[in-house]
Amino acid sequence: MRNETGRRSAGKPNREGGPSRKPEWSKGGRPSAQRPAHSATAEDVRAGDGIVVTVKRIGINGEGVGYYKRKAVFIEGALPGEVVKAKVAKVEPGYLQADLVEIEKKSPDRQVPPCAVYDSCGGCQLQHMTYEAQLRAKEELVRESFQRYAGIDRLPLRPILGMDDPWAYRNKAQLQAGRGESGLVAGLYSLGTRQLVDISGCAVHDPRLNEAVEKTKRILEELDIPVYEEKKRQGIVKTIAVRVSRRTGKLQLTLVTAGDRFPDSRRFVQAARRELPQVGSISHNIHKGGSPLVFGEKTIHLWGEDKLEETLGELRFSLSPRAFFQLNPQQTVKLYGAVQEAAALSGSELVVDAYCGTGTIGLWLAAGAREVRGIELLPEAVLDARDNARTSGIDNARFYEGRAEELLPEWVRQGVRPDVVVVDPPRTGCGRELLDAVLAARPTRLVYVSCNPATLAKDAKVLLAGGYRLEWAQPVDMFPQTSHVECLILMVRNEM
Ligand SMILES: C[S@@+](CC[C@H](N)C(=O)[O-])C[C@H]1O[C@@H](n2cnc3c(N)ncnc32)[C@H](O)[C@@H]1O
Repeated sequence: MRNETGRRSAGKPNREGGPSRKPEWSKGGRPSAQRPAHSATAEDVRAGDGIVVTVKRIGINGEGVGYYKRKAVFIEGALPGEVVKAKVAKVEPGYLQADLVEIEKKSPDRQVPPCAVYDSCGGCQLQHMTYEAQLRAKEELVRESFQRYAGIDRLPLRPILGMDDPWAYRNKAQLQAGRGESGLVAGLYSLGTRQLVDISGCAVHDPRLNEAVEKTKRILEELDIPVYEEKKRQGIVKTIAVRVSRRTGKLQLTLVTAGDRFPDSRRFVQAARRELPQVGSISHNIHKGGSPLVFGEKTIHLWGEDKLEETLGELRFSLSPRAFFQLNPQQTVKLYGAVQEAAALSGSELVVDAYCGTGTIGLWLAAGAREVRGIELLPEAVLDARDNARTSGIDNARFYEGRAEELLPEWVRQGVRPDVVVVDPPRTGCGRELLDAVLAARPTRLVYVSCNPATLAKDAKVLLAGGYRLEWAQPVDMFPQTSHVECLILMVRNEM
């Protein structure tokens, strides 16, 4: 979600005031006037130094990346092609982190960020860049990751699939609740701080979510239901989560609380039903402790349907509050279309869909396959996947609860030999055990869907060494305005 560099407003001096001493602006090839020329290496740079940097590319967190005396410099808010003055904020052995002070040469790709809280929110990282430039930068990110982590200089990269209208695409809002000066706040923490930024009217949310969050805030205020305050360890509501179905327009509202106690839940449900006519289900999830995950393990259904009905293409899906579902349905259809092309099914194949969530990819492929087997860790998502197969009338797909890195090796030991394996793991990538199991299973095709090009490239390197070749890579822009890139690759087993 947030990068760790701490974003500064594009082109503005940093908001924490100027450096304690006036910076000497030093270009990469020129030593600072304060130090003798012979010591002018990147190792001599100190926090507070002023440097002039030509920005080369966008980094994985959306920062501009340039070089100062051959050391990488990460400058939030700077764009490729720009020459900027920056103040060194952090000196690390392998890189520098600097705050943008002034743009000497501006990129034609720079635009005024449309969102009022872009500067402080941190949910988006690329609103200061035109959409065309964002797409180019994302392609470059994929190319660069494969170069760096897989040693591939000429990646067979297809043009990224972008959106015609790259706004209002998110079908889910997940906002932290807290107290601000003017009352209840629901938003994200400002970068590198515990300062909660209210993001009412978020430009990448479906507007129905913004309305639902505002009304939920009002209800909580009116009923005097306190937000949870971490420092004092008191209060109730931690997070407001709302998902909207594009098919039915219904809302799935979940309040995440810090403990089991939610004494006003009945009054909350009454008010939510009155204020939010589109609400179809209301749940209460309990998240104790400090895990960074949004949801805790226990969900109590308070009112309405226990699942949200959604459609992707011809398929129908039922989603439990905690279950993963792609955030951008319009782009998901393009992504799954590319998966289908990569799988190239003829009707006789056994397909394994590892990390299958609610079974979406497996079910998308089922009509073209002999059999589909999905593996998913989250129990509710497995139940959803089974329901989804039933409601879509699919009888050749089975879904199994477990860790992909344990279940697939077990199946392989039992002699199961999938023809096609699809993996869609979390950002951390596939575990080594899973990759080894794929290599042992020897599927003809491996389709790898990933939201992290770095782990994708690292895992691809293992598969390349194990007898697979990379046929093509297809990036899909699932998260416009952010630095996130979704990408799938097709790997085909070499004939032996
Ligand atoms: C990026 S989502 C992909 C879901 C699905 N393919 C889709 O397109 O909606 C990753 C899924 O992997 C599940 N997961 C995480 N770790 C896992 C593991 N070790 N084994 C199996 N599933 C896992 C998560 O619960 C989540 O549903």
